[in-house]
Amino acid sequence: MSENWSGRRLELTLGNPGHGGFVVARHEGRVVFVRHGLPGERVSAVVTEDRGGSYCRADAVDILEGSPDRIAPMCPISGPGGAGCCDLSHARLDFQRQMKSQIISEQLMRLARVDRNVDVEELPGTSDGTGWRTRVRLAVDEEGRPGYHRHRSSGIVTDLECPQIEPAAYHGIADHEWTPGSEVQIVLDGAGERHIVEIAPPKVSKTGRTSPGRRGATARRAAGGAPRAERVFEGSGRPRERVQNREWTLAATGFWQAHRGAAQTYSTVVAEWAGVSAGDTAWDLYGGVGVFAAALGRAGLVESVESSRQAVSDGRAALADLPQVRFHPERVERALPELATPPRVVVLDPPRTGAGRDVIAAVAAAGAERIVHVGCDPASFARDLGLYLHEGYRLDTVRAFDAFPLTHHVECIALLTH
Ligand SMILES: C[S@@+](CC[C@H](N)C(=O)[O-])C[C@H]1O[C@@H](n2cnc3c(N)ncnc32)[C@H](O)[C@@H]1O
Repeated sequence: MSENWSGRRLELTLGNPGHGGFVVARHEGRVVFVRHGLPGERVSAVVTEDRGGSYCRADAVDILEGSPDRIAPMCPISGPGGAGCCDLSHARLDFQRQMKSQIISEQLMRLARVDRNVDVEELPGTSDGTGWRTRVRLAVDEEGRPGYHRHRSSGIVTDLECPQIEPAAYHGIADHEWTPGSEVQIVLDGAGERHIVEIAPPKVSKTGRTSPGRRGATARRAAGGAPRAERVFEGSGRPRERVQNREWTLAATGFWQAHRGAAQTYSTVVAEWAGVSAGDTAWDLYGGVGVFAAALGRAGLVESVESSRQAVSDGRAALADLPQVRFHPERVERALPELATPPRVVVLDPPRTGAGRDVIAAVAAAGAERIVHVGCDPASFARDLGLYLHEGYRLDTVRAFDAFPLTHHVECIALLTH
């Protein structure tokens, strides 16, 4: 068995960016995934994780020869050992986008056998990469202090300085003693109001298992976990958001696109690519509160499927003037066989894990002419695209949006046609 490198210091020359917020290096025949570095740099790195496999993980702690694309980190809490989310905040914003573009192309080639260059486009309201986020969920430590998870750790950084969200989001938050183990959801809504909701710690069952703790009521129910109590601390707990001329009022812990320019931009792309007319049936799968269902509103029938009952109820209220939109509070996997009218257009916006083989096979079997697929993880997005191609679809267009500046995350949207 090879020697365990945990804690070892390595001098490395960094290669290409990898999917997940690191840069790839090689040392003594092994692959090292290095955070906090940039392609072309020479760094001294400390191995943070070595599980004996073909690769290990390391943090660049000294930059020996820096990249011209390096800047002082925009997120002061994101360095080695710090909070996990702003993993690209030490790169110029345009270079962050170049790296994401390269990663999308690589994933498309590797998982879908598609050769495409996809530029990552800026969303409105992000010119310096800060203050774009409208909602954040903080973890709470044993002493009741809120903060961000450290990278690949349950440890919490309690300095509330992440610049993804405006500083106003944090006012007074650190002064309050929160319930240990709970989470604090903060939303700065489209109407300018702040909402703060404490989500109780996950319940521990008799078998010692906890209910899932990260994604709100929808995911809890979808995963079969026990619902967690929510307590509103500020605001109504019912943010108001607008897209086009329509307003939604939804749960603060429910799903809404994190970037303030995202919902409007994606809705415009979906409407344009779907190109529905009055005689059409369209499906809006993983529909949330119906932002895309509204964009498909010119169709004669829109079937919107969403597993969160709260989101469906909020969607029905917001789209009450569109009787052609039918909401199904159901998991997509279960609802598809019940949707009687074959669609001409299907829009899918699944969670990070993607739609997967069975859903894509069922959508293809329903015979849609056009599919608009939205994905926030380039790997599952590329895998799903490969599945559509296997089902006989052709990839028409792909666009990517910098919906999560300072992080490696990126949103992709594809139009597939048959
Ligand atoms: C990325 S969000 C998209 C929501 C919506 N399209 C939007 O833009 O606001 C994914 C949604 O899928 C829902 N969801 C997750 N798994 C699901 C499943 N298996 N079936 C139906 N909905 C699901 C989540 O509750 C969430 O609202």
